[in-house]
Amino acid sequence: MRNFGNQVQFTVYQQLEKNLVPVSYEELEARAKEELEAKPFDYVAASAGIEDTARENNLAFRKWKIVPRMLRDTSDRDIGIELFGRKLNVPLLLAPIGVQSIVHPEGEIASARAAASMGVPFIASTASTYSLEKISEATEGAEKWFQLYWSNDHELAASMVKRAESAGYGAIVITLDTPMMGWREKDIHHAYLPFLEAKGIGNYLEDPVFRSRLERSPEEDIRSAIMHWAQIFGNPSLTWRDLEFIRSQTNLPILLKGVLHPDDARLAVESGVDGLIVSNHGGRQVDGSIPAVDALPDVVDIVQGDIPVLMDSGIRRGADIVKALSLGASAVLLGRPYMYGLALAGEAGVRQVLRNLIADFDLTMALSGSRSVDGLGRDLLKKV
Ligand SMILES: Cc1cc2nc3c(=O)[nH]c(=O)nc-3n(C[C@H](O)[C@H](O)[C@H](O)COP(=O)(O)O)c2cc1C
Ligand SMILES: O=C(O)C(=O)c1ccccc1
Repeated sequence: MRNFGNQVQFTVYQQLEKNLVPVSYEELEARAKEELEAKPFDYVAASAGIEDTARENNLAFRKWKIVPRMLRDTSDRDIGIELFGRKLNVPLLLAPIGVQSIVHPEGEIASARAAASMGVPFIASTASTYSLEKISEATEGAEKWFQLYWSNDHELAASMVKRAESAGYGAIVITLDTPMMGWREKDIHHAYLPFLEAKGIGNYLEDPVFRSRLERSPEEDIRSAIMHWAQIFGNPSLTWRDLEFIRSQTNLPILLKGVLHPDDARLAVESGVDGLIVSNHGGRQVDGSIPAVDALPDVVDIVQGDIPVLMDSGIRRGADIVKALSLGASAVLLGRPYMYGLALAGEAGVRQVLRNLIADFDLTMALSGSRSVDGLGRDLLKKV
């Protein structure tokens, strides 16, 4: 897209008058903390254990330094990419985040609409408060992917994938790092789990297989439905061999999210999946695990371009995207920042977060001497 950034930057300055959400990530988080009740805020903001990995995710980005190039004519830029045969305006997607109605009543509908309006694919979570069909209807024609939490009820997992395929989702993201919730001290302290409320499991409640397992419908007996959900949510017994089952259910591209170890990256390629997402779930699972951006280069080296490698966990500013792409990521996923935009101003808030980030990315890329994402490589970085 020609001069996308200049246009975006211009609009950003216009938007500032409205000042819907703070520009800086730190202020965005602080404002969300003021607006939200402690329990939902902590659910979003907090991570596992002493939150070392969450902190390191951000610090690790700062250890990689950009060494900008000069005199390279960056007047005419293109920040678009191609992924699975489709063009994206920006190398950016919205990360799958469950239970979004805990921060805003319009939840995933608002986020997905904001993403669609910016040409950014939305990744709907299995644990969405709105059903995947409702999210799809609200954003007809827009590119979106579905993230699968692979239940220990295989028929339910298959049903989710089939529903996603018929509702027009373009890829399946299987999240591997959360067969159980990590040790999240703030949630335990508050005794708060958002999916112990009806809205928390909205997407499950509309699934025919899920419903067929219940003695009484959720409308009659929501507590039993939630109890059932708690029994079927995760599946820690899965192994690499089980992937064949999902492969047999769909022709959509399949990506694995939560891969950090290079040996797992090799297994993933051998298993025939179509893409990887290097992620530590924003530090919410294994506290002490490697920052995602530090795991990225080794995974990229093992994969050797056979399949695209995406990443998330710690993307806050344009420079983070420049660094991730320079290290070989094809695209990145945005997580918490858009949840804070949603909390503060719904759809318009998410849009402004996106617009700011995209403008920042475009400018940083250009000022580093690159006209397109193809121009970003490891030669642009130095680790200190
Ligand atoms: C509140 C919250 C809920 C999440 N829910 C899901 C989910 O349902 N499925 C999933 O694959 N990842 C989920 N994630 C992880 C994100 O997809 C992503 O990996 C993470 O937010 C990246 O870290 P960052 O937001 O700190 O950049 C969730 C993250 C947060 C903060
Ligand atoms: O909180 C999370 O990180 C997450 O992945 C999740 C899992 C199940 C339901 C809602 C969110």
